[in-house]
Amino acid sequence: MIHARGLARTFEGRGRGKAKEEVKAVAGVDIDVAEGEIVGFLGPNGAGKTTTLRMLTTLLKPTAGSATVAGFDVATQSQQVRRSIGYVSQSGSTSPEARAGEEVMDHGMLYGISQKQAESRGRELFEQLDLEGLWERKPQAMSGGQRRRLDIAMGLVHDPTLVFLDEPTTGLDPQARANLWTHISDLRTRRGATIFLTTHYLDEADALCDRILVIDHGSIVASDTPDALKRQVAGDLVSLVVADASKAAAAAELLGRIADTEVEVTAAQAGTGAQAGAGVSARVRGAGHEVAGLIRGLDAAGIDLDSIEVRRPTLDDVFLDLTGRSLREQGA
Ligand SMILES: Nc1ncnc2c1ncn2[C@@H]1O[C@H](COP(=O)(O)OP(=O)(O)OP(=O)(O)O)[C@@H](O)[C@H]1O
Repeated sequence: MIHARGLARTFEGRGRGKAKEEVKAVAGVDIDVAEGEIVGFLGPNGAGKTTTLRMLTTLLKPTAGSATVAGFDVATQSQQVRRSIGYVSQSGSTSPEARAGEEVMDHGMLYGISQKQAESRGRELFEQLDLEGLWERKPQAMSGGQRRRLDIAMGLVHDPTLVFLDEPTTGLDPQARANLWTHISDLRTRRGATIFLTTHYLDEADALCDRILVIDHGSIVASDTPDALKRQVAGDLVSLVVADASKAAAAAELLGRIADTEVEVTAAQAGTGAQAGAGVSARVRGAGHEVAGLIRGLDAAGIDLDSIEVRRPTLDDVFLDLTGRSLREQGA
């Protein structure tokens, strides 16, 4: 459905004269998305996600490379590409004054479908997206979640086989997000749609996507299923809280024997007793097998624990590994 080769976009810098350095927003990416896939596109702020999306949806011309989308060339067949895709931008495209149903119909007619078709498709989408009863409502009188679903109805009214969603659930509360996830995966199950979405939420990518592409500094640094990406991270995180901080070094030594990464000791975690505790953590492959022996060793050495936690790698760990940045740290 999407095939990009060496797709690149350079912008002129904003400085003057020699200071006008070029910004390589997208540095030549290869992307392949198969029919019926839900693919998540992740990356830190400024990594090149929106620029890539805009090139694939023909809103921006590539400076190098090529891409076909739904079988059409983005550079020479932009009209055909546009007719084949749905694009739901970050900001949404509804005008606050118009009535929801009219907006959706207008949008469909803009794409060349008849008024009758637009109305029946629109009403069908309202039903599927839980917007029943809101046909006459103005978007300004809708909740954030309803407005976002209206954006999606607009993006789908002409029955595209490929849908691009730019941060579909940003700003929604957890319940509205989970609800929208159901609708997005329904698009695939019910309509066989292919979905390419950007997101800042790793739980969203995890829950929704068959595959995740990670972009950093304009280049794709990973492309795999969420589970395979998590398996690449070196082991489960084992975190101990040692009751007596003076025994942290001894605990670190014991943990170090089974660890696959450096052991980190964090000072002054509040202990439960009179003494201040200390955090001791490291990644351990197959921690499930290893921790029993570790606990016995700690016990034999007279090291009391306030707690022990074993956590499987999350996509946030993957992201940190790949980009050196945590998506959560960016306040997204
Ligand atoms: N019109 C432009 N002129 C100059 N530089 C630009 C322009 N558009 C984007 N850039 C730069 O290109 C880089 C990639 O931007 P892009 O918007 O694609 O990132 P992003 O991954 O979508 O970021 P975010 O997560 O913040 O939306 C950034 O360094 C950005 O400043």
